Amino acid sequence: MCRCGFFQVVELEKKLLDQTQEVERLRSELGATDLEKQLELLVVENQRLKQELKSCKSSELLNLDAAAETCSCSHCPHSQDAESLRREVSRWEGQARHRERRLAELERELLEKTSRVESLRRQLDESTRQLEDSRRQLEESRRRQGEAEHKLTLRLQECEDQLARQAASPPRVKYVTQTVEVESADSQKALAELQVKNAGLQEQLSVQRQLLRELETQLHESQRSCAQLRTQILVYEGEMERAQGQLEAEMQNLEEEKNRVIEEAFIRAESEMKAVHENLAGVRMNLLSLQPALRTLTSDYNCLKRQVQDFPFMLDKAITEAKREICQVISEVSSTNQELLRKYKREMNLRKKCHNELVRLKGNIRVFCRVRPVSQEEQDSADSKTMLSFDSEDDAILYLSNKGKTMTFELDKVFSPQATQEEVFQEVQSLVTSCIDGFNVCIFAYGQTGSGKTYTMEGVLDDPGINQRALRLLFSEVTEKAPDWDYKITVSMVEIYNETLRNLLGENPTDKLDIKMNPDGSGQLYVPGLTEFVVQSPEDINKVFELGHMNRATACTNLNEHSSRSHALLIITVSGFNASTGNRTQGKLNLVDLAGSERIAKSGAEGSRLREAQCINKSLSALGDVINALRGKHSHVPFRNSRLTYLLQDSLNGDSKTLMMVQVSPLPNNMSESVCSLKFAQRVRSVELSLSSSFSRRHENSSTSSSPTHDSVELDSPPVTPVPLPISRASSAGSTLSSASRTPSISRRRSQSQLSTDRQVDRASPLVGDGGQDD
Ligand SMILES: Nc1ncnc2c1ncn2[C@@H]1O[C@H](COP(=O)(O)OP(=O)(O)OP(=O)(O)O)[C@@H](O)[C@H]1O
Repeated sequence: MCRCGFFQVVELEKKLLDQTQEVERLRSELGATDLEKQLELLVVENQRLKQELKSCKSSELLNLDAAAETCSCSHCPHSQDAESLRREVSRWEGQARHRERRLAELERELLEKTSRVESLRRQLDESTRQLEDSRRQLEESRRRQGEAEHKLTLRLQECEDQLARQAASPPRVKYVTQTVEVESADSQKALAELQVKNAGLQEQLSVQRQLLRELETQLHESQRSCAQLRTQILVYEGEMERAQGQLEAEMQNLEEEKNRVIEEAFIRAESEMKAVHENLAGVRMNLLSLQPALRTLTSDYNCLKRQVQDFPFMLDKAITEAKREICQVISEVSSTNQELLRKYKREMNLRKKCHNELVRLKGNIRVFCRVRPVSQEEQDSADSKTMLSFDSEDDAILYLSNKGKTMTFELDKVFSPQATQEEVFQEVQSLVTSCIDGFNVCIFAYGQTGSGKTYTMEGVLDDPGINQRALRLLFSEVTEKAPDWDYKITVSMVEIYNETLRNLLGENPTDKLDIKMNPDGSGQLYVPGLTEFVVQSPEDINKVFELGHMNRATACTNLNEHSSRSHALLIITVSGFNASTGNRTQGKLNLVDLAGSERIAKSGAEGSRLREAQCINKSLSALGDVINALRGKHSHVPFRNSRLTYLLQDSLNGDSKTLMMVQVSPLPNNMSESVCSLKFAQRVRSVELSLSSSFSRRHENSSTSSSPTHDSVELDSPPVTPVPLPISRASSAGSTLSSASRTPSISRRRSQSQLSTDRQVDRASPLVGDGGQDD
């Protein structure tokens, strides 16, 4: 049994030795496999290539850089090649850095695996040490067992010898006993001694036997511990085998992994090296091909260097030359500019003159007539038969049948009831735009109450009249001129009621306003306290109109009635400044919705209504007188006879343009008022405003004013001239148009001045105060 355990221990030792040798072999293999050698070779080769690349780069690129620096001119033919080479080299550098990183990774992996192998080796050492300890313990126990066995064997031998000796002695004792019996007391004493000795031996024998039993127990114990140790050894062996199996498997895996990684790295490195070699070959080729380019560059550089040396002198010369040329060109351009500016100014003046002439040819005072349509309610009533008819060939003729007679009225334009607001405005817009050029313009809506004055001037919400359309047109025109001209458009709204001026855009519309001469000596009139709104967009226009309406409504109890008995004025001032020419213009557009022109006798008014009617008639009569005086080129024009004419003084005077829109009702009931209105219109039409004063007088650089040189006069005490009412003094019938004068309007307007003279001679339609017959 003990021998068997010993053999096992020996066998284990042998296995351990084999394992150690195997581990050593693996370790040595791990240090120098073929793949590792290849890898090392690759690393060395890579290092060498890197060195070579670096040296190439440092030498050739330094040359190139130097060449590029010296020939850094943008037009150098080889700078692009050098640049592309530099880019390629930097790309290779990047690749080399990438490969270095990859190698470092592989080295790291290798280190990790080596450390794992190291730890396995340490585990193996530990197992070996444990096995050694077990072996030593086993040897110790075996030695002790041997000693104990030896001792026991010796003791057993001794005991057996003694027993043998004892066995051999009994006959002698028997003999002694017999001797004692037979022989002497000495013998008996010796016998007793021998018996004692025998008893001692017996005792010793039992002690030896006891010892033997103990030794046998110890032997059993030793055998048992030996069996335990053997079991333990078996367990250790199993563990060893398992550990060895694991170690082998691990080693195998590691080996495979290492080989695979190294192989992969090798393949990659090989392909990369191949690519690097190819690139390097390409670089070498490029470098070779660049050599002549470099030589050319060097010669170019030398050439350029010489040029650069000469450059300051040449530059100075060129700069002087260029300066001289630029000065020449500048002076040429500036003279051309001056010439162009002069031409531009001349053209502008010409254009204005042409426009003015056009307007003048159309007539400085134009009279249009608009016949309003019969409303639905009026159509239902019995008295709806219209007495007015139109000439299909001439849009300036209106026929009126009254009491069996047909009267013919010739005006500048007659709008039938079907005429739209847009059509009406089309005819008016040339006057509106002339205000941008610095002319003063007046557009009056004249006619009896309910004839459509407000409709024509203000219009309705979805179909606005002249007021809103004019402002919108002015906006679009000044916007078109915006790059050259800077325009400002201001708006005021005034009401004249019972010869009292009210500010419709002011905070307190019931306050009375005054008209005064401007203290700046310009001779212009102005209204202190009159609110002027600067309008910058079409949206502002709506706000202004809303405010005006609101204020007009708050100042009276019945707006409809009130509006019939008051004049409403929308005053638009357009001021322009041309920064390039320094020219300034200022034109005024007065859009007047006059009070109803019906006669007092017919209205049968009394008290306040009578005063209202008198005031209206007074102002309308004053308007007629002013136009009459202007036509007759009278030295005195009675502007101050009414607030209306006084306020509009500078817009009626001189080269101002006036449009009278006579509104007529088509109903037979209103026929007599219609006749009066049309007669008044015809008389006004025969007036031509003086052209003696030029429009340029209103330009800022003019020294005189277009307004008459009246001193500041308060209208509270106007010069009372007995002015007959225009209507009451109107002729009883309109002139009957001769066949010659009933030509279409276009041909007639072409010979406007001739016709004007004809009219004055042929027609009995003089203006108010000009000898006309009373109604
Ligand atoms: N051309 C037209 N087309 C359609 N309706 C019109 C036209 N002219 C006038 N009207 C209508 O006739 C009526 C009277 O017109 P409006 O109020 O303009 O007259 P008016 O002369 O201004 O009167 P007042 O002197 O009382 O202010 C209104 O209802 C208006 O809408």
